[in-house]
Amino acid sequence: MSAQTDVPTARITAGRQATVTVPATSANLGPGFDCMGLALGLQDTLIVRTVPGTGVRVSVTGEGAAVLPTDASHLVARTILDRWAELGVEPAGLEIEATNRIPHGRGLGSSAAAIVSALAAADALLPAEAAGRAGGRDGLFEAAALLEGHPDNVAPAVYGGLTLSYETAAATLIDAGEPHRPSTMHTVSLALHDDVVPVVAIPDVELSTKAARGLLPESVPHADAAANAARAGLLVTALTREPSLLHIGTEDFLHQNYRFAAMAESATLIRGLRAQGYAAVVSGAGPSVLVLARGVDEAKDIAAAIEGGAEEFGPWRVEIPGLDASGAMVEVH
Ligand SMILES: Nc1ncnc2c1ncn2[C@@H]1O[C@H](COP(=O)(O)OP(=O)(O)OP(=O)(O)O)[C@@H](O)[C@H]1O
Ligand SMILES: N[C@@H](CCO)C(=O)O
Repeated sequence: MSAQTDVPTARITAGRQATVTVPATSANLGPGFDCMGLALGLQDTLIVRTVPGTGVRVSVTGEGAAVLPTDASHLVARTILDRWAELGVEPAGLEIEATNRIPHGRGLGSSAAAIVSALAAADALLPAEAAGRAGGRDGLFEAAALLEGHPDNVAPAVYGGLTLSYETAAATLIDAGEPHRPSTMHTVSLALHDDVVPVVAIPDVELSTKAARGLLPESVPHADAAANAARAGLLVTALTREPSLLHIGTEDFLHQNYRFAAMAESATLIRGLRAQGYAAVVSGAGPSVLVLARGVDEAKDIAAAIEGGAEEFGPWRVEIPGLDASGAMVEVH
């Protein structure tokens, strides 16, 4: 008990384990900058064990194993400890095993997956008396979106499937004398048309989201904003009801052209595929390329066109990863 307030101190119990899987995600989908996202069938797995004391040990297998830290400065460890501190819970020591399949810095939502998996584990390991403070799946989404800075990757990482997210202005409501911060991050799930099949082309080079965002202008011409609004509306129709509109509905006026200077090979591949009638876009902040195929046969044709066009397009790792409909999955032992 705290002597001053008589509020029981909530503590993380040692000897528990959470296993979390979180999917890769492709954000933007062309004109849906910072709002549209799709969960892909490629997942990271995280095992978090609580141990006595306050030490932190991280082991990483797969993507990033050679470069990521193995102490409390690891993004997953930091996020878990910050989450417990924010929720007013005393931490236990941590043993973290990360199995990373999502390539880093390629526009496939690796940082969103790391943040979501960390928060999902942190929330799942809360003691019963503090569990209500986390806000369930929606609380996890909002916390992750605020950490990531934009909601388009974390929404499909949390909820799975196709998502359309938006942010509302922060405001402070006074509710019965208690300051109350209303949610500012929101998302709606959309039913993806069965014929839409994602194809992903992944290059061997990284580009950080921070660097790619640094290439964007402060403002865009009004005509570009208007054109983008029309394409974003078409994109929702194309993805949910009318895949024949995918090519025109994936035209973007807000970010890709500004970023192509930092990803010339992606620009060449996207232009080449679009000229063949395929709905190719920059995946997230790049440099991977996402192509939204109409059916499995077209997806295979696209994969063959990229692999067979190595002389024109350069070498790409091509995947048809399928979709992830579940989002973040957690098991606690
Ligand atoms: N599983 C992970 N564990 C620890 N750190 C990670 C993990 N995944 C990503 N990171 C950190 O995030 C960085 C990549 O994040 P960044 O936002 O630049 O790209 P991305 O998330 O892969 O792409 P995008 O946001 O465009 O989809 C990595 O270089 C690494 O520092
Ligand atoms: N909407 C984000 C996705 C990458 O995190 C961007 O394009 O910068």
